[in-house]
Amino acid sequence: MALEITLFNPELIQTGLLIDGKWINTNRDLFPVFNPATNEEICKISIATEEDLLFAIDSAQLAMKEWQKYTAKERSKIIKTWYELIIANADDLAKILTFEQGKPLTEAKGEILYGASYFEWYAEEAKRIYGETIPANQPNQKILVEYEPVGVCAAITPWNFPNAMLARKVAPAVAAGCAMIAKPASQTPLSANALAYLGLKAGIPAGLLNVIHGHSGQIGEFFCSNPAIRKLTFTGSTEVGIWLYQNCANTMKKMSLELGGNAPLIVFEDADIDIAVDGIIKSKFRNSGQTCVCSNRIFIHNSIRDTVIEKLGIEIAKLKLGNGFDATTQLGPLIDNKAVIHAKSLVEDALTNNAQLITGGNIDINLGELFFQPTLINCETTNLRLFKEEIFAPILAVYGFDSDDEVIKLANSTPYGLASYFFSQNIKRIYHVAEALQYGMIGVNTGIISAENVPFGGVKMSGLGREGGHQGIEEYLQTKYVCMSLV
Ligand SMILES: NC(=O)C1=CN([C@@H]2O[C@H](COP(=O)(O)OP(=O)(O)OC[C@H]3O[C@@H](n4cnc5c(N)ncnc54)[C@H](OP(=O)(O)O)[C@@H]3O)[C@@H](O)[C@H]2O)C=CC1
Ligand SMILES: O=C(O)[C@H](O)CS(=O)(=O)O
Repeated sequence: MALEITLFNPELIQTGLLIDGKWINTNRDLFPVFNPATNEEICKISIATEEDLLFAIDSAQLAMKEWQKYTAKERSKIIKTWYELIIANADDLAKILTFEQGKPLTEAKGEILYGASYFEWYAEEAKRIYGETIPANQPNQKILVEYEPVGVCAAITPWNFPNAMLARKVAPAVAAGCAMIAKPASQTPLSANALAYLGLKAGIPAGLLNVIHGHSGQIGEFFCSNPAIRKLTFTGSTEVGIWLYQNCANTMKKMSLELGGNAPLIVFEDADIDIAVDGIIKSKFRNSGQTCVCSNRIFIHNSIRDTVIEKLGIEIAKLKLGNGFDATTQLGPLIDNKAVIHAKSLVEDALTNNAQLITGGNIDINLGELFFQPTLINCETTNLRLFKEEIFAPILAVYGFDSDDEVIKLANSTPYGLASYFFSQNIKRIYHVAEALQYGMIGVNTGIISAENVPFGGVKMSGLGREGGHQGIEEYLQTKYVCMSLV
């Protein structure tokens, strides 16, 4: 199928594997990539064999040795050039992203700039991997502590942010001195290939970043079992994250796991209601609700519940569902039919448990089979799949509460611990609630908390490790202590 988008730089579209700095277009075992807005096939992508994977490992190991010959400042300059190339190609990268993932072009552009910010941030962090000296207990001894690259890393990334989630792994990895083999989601391989293409143009050594595609189970087993891979970083479902965690134990890999979320969002009676409504809309409907930090469970104090629901209904009615390439679109399609079936089943379960459907609740068939309407549901019980499961759809579920203790208990009552949000103007309450919520990230009076300079990540079943900030580079380093006796 011919690609329907026109790019300033058509070379950004790569449909092969990237191994050892070369694009490998196989003519075997190709898998199709679809445009979720039209369900039309965009192109076919090459699938890696075991030999390709072994070649990628060898290339990554050689590239790491080459990368070690660069000074931190030289590595920093190349990473900064990569950032500049992403910015220069941002419009093309956004078109590719919308084409394969479906999000509105403005959101796709925002993701590209967000992804680029990790290269900008880690270009600087690359020069600040400081060690330390420790006063020795014995005479004539010097104690050094150094931080060295952990080794060849494997990255597995999801379809919901196909550029930013890879950028958030590659940038700290190469800044730390590591090589990486990345496997992007099968639904969105083109964004990963385009990002890697620009890395080569920036001057990274061949093999420092390899991008492979193929059968995720087989690739997962290869990554987990190969001892040459010293670190695995994954963003995706908790279910797959657990499998990877279990299967990396035998080769004792360093792990980063950014998994599922089920974010609570609490509106206390003293909140600024307009700020809260704005925060709810922004945290719920970004990427059509397909983010791991979307607010899933909206708790509104019963004294203001009707007022907030009325305002939410007005704002939701303004949201335009449509093709991501339409400049007026604010919500794109879901990623695939499996996601639509999941969303419909959550709504049906809620309605059979006395929930009130205020708006939406189904697909807009005039637009296409994957266009799920922005939905508002008022729930009378928390014994719902909508409460217990990650929604990953534009469904806004509202619950009432009366006391702080009650709502904090409800907010903490799922196995997840990624993002959480609450709205209050009372500083004593803000301190107390922020302390009581069991989450890796908390937004207070805001629904948008992700940035390159902060430690993004969760607790409990939402994963391990952090991405972004100075913490993010530590995931790609290992500690070495040297005891020197100057005898
Ligand atoms: N925390 C987050 O940011 C995300 C959370 N999710 C959650 O996951 C749910 C399912 O979404 P989905 O895309 O299926 O997420 P998955 O976790 O299934 O997929 C995420 C990535 O993992 C790969 N993968 C899947 N199984 C394996 C395996 N056994 N070994 C190695 N890699 C594997 C996928 O490859 P392939 O595409 O080839 O299957 C993809 O690259 C969503 O509904 C949402 O709840 C999803 C995306 C992001
Ligand atoms: O995986 C996700 O959903 C992203 O981490 C969300 S964000 O970083 O773009 O907020």
